[in-house]
Amino acid sequence: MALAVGMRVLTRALHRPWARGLRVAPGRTGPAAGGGDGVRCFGSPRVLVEPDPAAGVAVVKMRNPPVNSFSLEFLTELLISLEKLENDKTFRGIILTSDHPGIFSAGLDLTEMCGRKPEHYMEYWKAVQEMWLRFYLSNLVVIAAINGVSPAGGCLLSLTCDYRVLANNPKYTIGLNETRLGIVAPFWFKDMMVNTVGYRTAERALQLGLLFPPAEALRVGVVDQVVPEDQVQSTARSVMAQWLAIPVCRPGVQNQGLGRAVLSPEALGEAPSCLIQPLAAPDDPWPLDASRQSAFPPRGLPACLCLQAPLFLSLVRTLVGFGVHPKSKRISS
Ligand SMILES: CCCCCCCCC/C=C/C(=O)SCCNC(=O)CCNC(=O)[C@H](O)C(C)(C)COP(=O)(O)OP(=O)(O)OC[C@H]1O[C@@H](n2cnc3c(N)ncnc32)[C@H](O)[C@@H]1OP(=O)(O)O
Repeated sequence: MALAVGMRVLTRALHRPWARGLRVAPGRTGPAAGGGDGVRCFGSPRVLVEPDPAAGVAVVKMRNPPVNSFSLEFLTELLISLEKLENDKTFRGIILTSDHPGIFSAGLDLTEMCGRKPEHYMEYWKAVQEMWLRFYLSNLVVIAAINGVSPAGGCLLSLTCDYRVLANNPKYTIGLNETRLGIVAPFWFKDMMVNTVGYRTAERALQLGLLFPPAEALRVGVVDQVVPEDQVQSTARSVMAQWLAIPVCRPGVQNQGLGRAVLSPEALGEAPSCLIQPLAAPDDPWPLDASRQSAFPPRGLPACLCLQAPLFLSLVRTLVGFGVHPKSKRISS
């Protein structure tokens, strides 16, 4: 059903004038991800897939300018590409990267979260959760080749991957910076970070909304490797080869034992709809004080967000409910 909804959104999106300029002819022939010629690239306007069938690997490039933010259309196309690759027995792994070096992803598309109808928020939030679950639970090995800045949802996406290679450029920061926007990271964002870097580091990182530059990201373990910018792809491919040498390397949550620990049996059984049930309101009223308002939105974001901040924040409280509270110095479990 999700696919049907996705196709509807995709069709709608393709008829928009601004989407046309971006369209990739499906089945375009181009250089293979592995360097050979004549392999057919496929994908959609916002997601380019460069398959290397001989290696069993596909490079998935996000190309949703200007900042690879997670619009509904983009999420839909990304999930369709993932599903296609999962259903094709040729592929055992994907390398997730940006087609726009400098920006891996700016995370959730803030314009999707203001000035829309409640149904839209539900549809959008479901799509975000589905992105998280589908990448996290994919039976493909997923390596993130992080070739740009990766805040908030961009960081979350990379945390769903089995391994993260980050380009060594001081501008390419990564982290869950939601508190800096005056919002609270949903508990499953937080859990992903806790699983990756440990409790205390995650607690501090989320409270302060830290964006780690490469050396720091490596030190705390948000990423697994930092390499010169021109070696991100080749390193990701070497790492992939290591993974694919293991006969059963990502068989799914049931057999892992380790990792995939965020998902409770309940969440697995009912996700994603169970996750969008309104949660109890926090006992603290979390007032919109001046300091939080002035931090929102960050430089360069649409002005409408300033006006919509109260609505946005009340939505956050209703749909997300809790997580790291900037004041209470706790992480909910
Ligand atoms: C319903 C559920 C409720 C519940 C919702 C609960 C959500 C909780 C979890 C939230 C998760 C998130 O991911 S929230 C998203 C957090 N993301 C961020 O904080 C990233 C903010 N962006 C940046 O820091 C920067 O833009 C950055 C990515 C570094 C690129 O910097 P640059 O200088 O290269 O480019 P900029 O000039 O800033 O931006 C270029 C253009 O892209 C736009 N832009 C930038 N980030 C954008 C974004 N996330 N969404 C939309 N548009 C964005 C800018 O407005 C500009 O638009 P024009 O002016 O028109 O050109």
